[in-house]
Amino acid sequence: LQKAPDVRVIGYDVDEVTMKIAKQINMIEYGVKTVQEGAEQADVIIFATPVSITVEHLNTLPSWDLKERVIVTDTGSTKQAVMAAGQALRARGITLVGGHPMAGSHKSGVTAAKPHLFENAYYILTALDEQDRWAVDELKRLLRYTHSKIVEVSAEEHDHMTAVVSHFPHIISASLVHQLQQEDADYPMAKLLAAGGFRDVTRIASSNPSLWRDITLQNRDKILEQLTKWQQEMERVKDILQAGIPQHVEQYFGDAKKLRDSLPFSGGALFSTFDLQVDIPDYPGVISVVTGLLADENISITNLRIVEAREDVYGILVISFQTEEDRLRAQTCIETRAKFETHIA
Ligand SMILES: NC(=O)c1ccc[n+]([C@@H]2O[C@H](COP(=O)([O-])OP(=O)(O)OC[C@H]3O[C@@H](n4cnc5c(N)ncnc54)[C@H](O)[C@@H]3O)[C@@H](O)[C@H]2O)c1
Ligand SMILES: O=C(O)C(=O)C[C@]1(C(=O)O)C=C[C@@H](O)C=C1
Repeated sequence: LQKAPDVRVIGYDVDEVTMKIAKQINMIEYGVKTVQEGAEQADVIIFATPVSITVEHLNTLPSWDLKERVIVTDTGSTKQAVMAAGQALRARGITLVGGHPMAGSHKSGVTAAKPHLFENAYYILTALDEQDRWAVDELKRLLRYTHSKIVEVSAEEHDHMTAVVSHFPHIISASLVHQLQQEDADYPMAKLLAAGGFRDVTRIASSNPSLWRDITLQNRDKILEQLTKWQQEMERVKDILQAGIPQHVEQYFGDAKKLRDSLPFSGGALFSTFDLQVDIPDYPGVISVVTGLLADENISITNLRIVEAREDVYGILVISFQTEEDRLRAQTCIETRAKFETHIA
């Protein structure tokens, strides 16, 4: 566990097996018998429960004997419902700052946790207003050890943006799987042909259904807005296809590729990689010079691409590594041995 030295983690989970494993892997120092028992001992309470359960717990908090300056936070994927509960808590003298680490996967449960899960990921905090600055500052101090990038936005902005980049994509992913299912009676072979493309675009359809039921219901309005925009986008692409003008079809893909290739993905250490940009001179075989040096020093790479062929003689080679350590070793290796300039974005 990545945590401040002065922190002790007490845990509660409704599932006994989860409690046992959490203790075994030292995720928690000790477990308690009820959420109330844990909350009453805590200086900071973190709810990492499904969002509907979090709201239920928040509504119960005022009836518990909490510490006077307790800070309450959560990790939930939606923020407006939680912050509405936070407004009610404020009236009862309890401070809530919403939290959401933008990292994770389709996997669930305590065994899916990783010490470096939040590294490089955005960790969003939503406070009611400036009155809770002290609590935001304290959470930032505690969360520093996750090595995430902490940002603050309003709950409304949060729910809009996560609808765009997280919640609505889950709907599309699930819908593609349903579409495959509808084809199954007439084309049972289709599912056998599903390869990398289908797998990549539907990985998140394997997420926990009840978790996503809660998220989509809490952020239903924002997701429905995105659904309407998606239908408009589908009409646009339908028109392009029906017109059948090759340049327009290519441009549709080209514009999307350009934007997608430029996105600064930051999904945390689970699926994210550590990129190193290398300014390489434009001569044949230059890439194999770089990969050869890295192989010579036993540094594994996970991906390699040219992001930009610039007007001048240089191009930018982006090499991805699994760990920060590999990236730093590679940087030293390339700069000292190949004398190419490198950058970390
Ligand atoms: N999975 C992700 O990628 C991801 C990423 C960021 C945020 N989140 C959010 O974090 C929260 C947790 O998600 P997760 O993926 O860790 O889910 P998870 O299923 O792995 O963990 C949730 C835990 O809550 C426990 N739980 C359920 N009801 C409970 C109750 N009444 N009292 C106590 N514990 C209870 C479950 O037993 C489970 O161990 C959710 O709000 C989710 O929206 C998930
Ligand atoms: O990568 C995945 O499987 C996820 O769904 C992770 C993901 C996301 O959409 O990016 C899902 C929900 C969270 O609130 C944050 C992260």
